[in-house]
Amino acid sequence: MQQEVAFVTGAAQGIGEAIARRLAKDGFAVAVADMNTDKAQAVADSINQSGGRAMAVTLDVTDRVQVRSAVEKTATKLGDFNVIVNNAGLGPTTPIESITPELFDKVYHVNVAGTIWGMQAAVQAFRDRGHGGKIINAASQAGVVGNPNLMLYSSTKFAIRGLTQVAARDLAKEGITANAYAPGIVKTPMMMDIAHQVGVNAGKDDEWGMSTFSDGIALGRLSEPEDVANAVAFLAGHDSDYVTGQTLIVDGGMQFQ
Ligand SMILES: NC(=O)C1=CN([C@@H]2O[C@H](COP(=O)(O)OP(=O)(O)OC[C@H]3O[C@@H](n4cnc5c(N)ncnc54)[C@H](O)[C@@H]3O)[C@@H](O)[C@H]2O)C=CC1
Ligand SMILES: CC(=O)C(C)=O
Repeated sequence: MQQEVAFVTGAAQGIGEAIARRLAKDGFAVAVADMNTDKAQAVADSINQSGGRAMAVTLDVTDRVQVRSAVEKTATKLGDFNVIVNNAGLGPTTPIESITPELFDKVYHVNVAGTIWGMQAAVQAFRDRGHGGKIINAASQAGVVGNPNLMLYSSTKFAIRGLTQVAARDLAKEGITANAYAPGIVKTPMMMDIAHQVGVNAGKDDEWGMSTFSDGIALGRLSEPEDVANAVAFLAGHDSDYVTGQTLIVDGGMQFQ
């Protein structure tokens, strides 16, 4: 059987890295796509050394042409194109008074436009190869309930859930599913930055900042990136073939809808 190919953006660290490693373990050939070339290469090398099959691809997800060419390069080198995980995202704290047109453009370009360019390139790659595929987008628990201090970020993640639902309806007839995952509070560089900012704003330290997020977690612990990767593995695999338009919330029980 032909090996399936998964393309993961923001895969040089954090949640994306865990997803790339997990999908490689599950048998996918994986493109580790990120703007940080050195770190992406290190992740791809490490997957290859552990017996998986991976390549690093440099891209800025805000650049539609670069995204398209990264997807094509992946399909050519790895032999097919079956799954895209639009994981790259930015999460700056944005109290309302701090929002400028420049910051708005920056966050919306990465989180929303970057996801749309990824979906667009993937759909073209699926069509060119005459088969369906899976689109998986990074939402957040902050895209289910508005999070304090994260006005720009939270609103982009609400948008991700919306555009995932539209894609699911528009593309179903072509055998393409579209789902999202909504992590809670995950120990990654992004979350450490947010905790640091919250700590600084309150005149406290990073650990205090992080502790403000952990109170409402029913399972009583912060998330590891691998907790999220486990859920994405389900969405990428064939056990989820009849699932589309959904947001899988992986937050340890922070909120129940
Ligand atoms: N860490 C958390 O607690 C949560 C994270 N998420 C979402 O999960 C996703 C991954 O988050 P983390 O791993 O925490 O982030 P992170 O900041 O640790 O890693 C993000 C990766 O994306 C890459 N990246 C950023 N902008 C890019 C661009 N324009 N083009 C290409 N690559 C780019 C970075 O180089 C980095 O390797 C994001 O979409 C985030 O919003 C959602 C909920 C919670
Ligand atoms: C980073 C994030 O998604 C939070 C704090 O909900």
